[in-house]
This record gives sequence, structure tokens and C-alpha cells, in this order.
Amino acid sequence: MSIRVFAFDLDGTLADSIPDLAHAANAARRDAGLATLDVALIESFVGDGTESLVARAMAADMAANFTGSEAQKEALARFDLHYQAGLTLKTKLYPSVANTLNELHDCGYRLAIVTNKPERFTLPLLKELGIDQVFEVIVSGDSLATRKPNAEPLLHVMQQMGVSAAELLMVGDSKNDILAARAAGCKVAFVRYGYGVAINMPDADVTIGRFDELLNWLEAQD
Ligand SMILES: O=C(O)COP(=O)(O)O
Ligand SMILES: [Mg+2]
Repeated sequence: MSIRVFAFDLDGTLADSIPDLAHAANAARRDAGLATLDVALIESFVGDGTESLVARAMAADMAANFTGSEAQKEALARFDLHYQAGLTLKTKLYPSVANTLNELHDCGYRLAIVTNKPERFTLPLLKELGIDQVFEVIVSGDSLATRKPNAEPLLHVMQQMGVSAAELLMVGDSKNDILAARAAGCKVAFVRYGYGVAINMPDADVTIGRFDELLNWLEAQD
């Protein structure tokens, strides 16, 4: 059975959002009287959703009982404020993403987003990047009871779109994307240019270095 639906991860796959995530995380740290962190370190905290990013960005300087504390809630609220105010100050789509999404869409492929980013950031970010119109289903990190690497978000996409696992390709930059695809029983394309760390990365069905290589892969499937 051939691919009819593409489910895309967002951060590190469609958009390079690290500069604005790091800016907001460092602004939240400054609000708490802490020194800023290297962008590369903050990059390593991205992939498990915003709460995890903020907790990890604050954790090194906080007491062991930071998790669940008022200080954590405050840091998250400050991060939210800063990130909402600047979702696309520096965030850009990776090369060839806009053209490729449009081409897939024009060719009749159906497109979805499966991200661990919370909905309050996902929807305005897609709009600000000018790509919100091409996606039929958008699943964010807080849309369902579980998120990637759980299979639930991908199973939800399949159910909403009425397709089987064999008809869906997940495209992502992290271990969570590959594990979610495997758990849901679908194929997965790994993008090399994102935030995934090569160590212990499970095998993907295809690895690409630029987004439009997806079109070559599709052609080779016929
Ligand atoms: O917000 C995150 O932690 C990661 O988001 P992603 O699933 O789009 O990579
Ligand atoms: Mg990602």
C-alpha cells in the first residue's frame, strides 16, 4: 500500500525554532535572577515538550524539590510570556520546506502535524510561518492524553483521516519521532539537520539531509 498521508514533526523538522526557544528560556532564567545558558545546551533540552524544556533549563540551579514547586510554575509562566511575544523573531522554515509542503499538498497528499509542542504555541507558530492552511489534522503535545514517543498521536491522525499505518509516513528529527512511528506501525523518515542526537538513534526507513529529498523518496516508491 502506498503513502497517502505525511505526519510532520515541527521543531527541528519544519522549523528551526531554537533561537526563539532559547531566547524565551534565557529570559525566564534572567527573571529568576539566573545567568543565561548556551543555546547549544538549551537545544539538547528540546523534544519532550515545553514543561520539560523549562524544567531542564532551570533545573541545574534549582533545589532538588523544584519539580511541582511554585518556582517551577512561575518559570513556566515567564517562559510562556516571553515565547508568545516572540515565536518567530528568528524562527524560520528550513530550506525547501514551504515549496515541498505546497507540492505535496497540490499533488493530493494529505498532511498532518504531530508535535510535542503545546497547542498554544503550535497554532500561532504555523500561522506566523504561513503554512497553517495545508494541514488537515494538527496534534500538539497537549492535545491528547499522551504524546510522542507514545503511538497515540499518530493513531489519532490515522483515525481522523481514515487511513491505515501502511499509508502514513512520519517525518521527524528525534528519537521520539522514530519511536512513535514504530509504536504506531508506520514508516518514518529521519531528517539529519534537526536537533536529534545521533547516539542511540533507532533506524529510520529513510534519512534525508534536506526536506525536498522527500519528493525523491516518494518517486522511488512507485
Ligand atoms: O516542543 C518540543 O519539545 C518538541 O517539539 P517537536 O515535537 O515539534 O520536535
Ligand atoms: Mg522535533
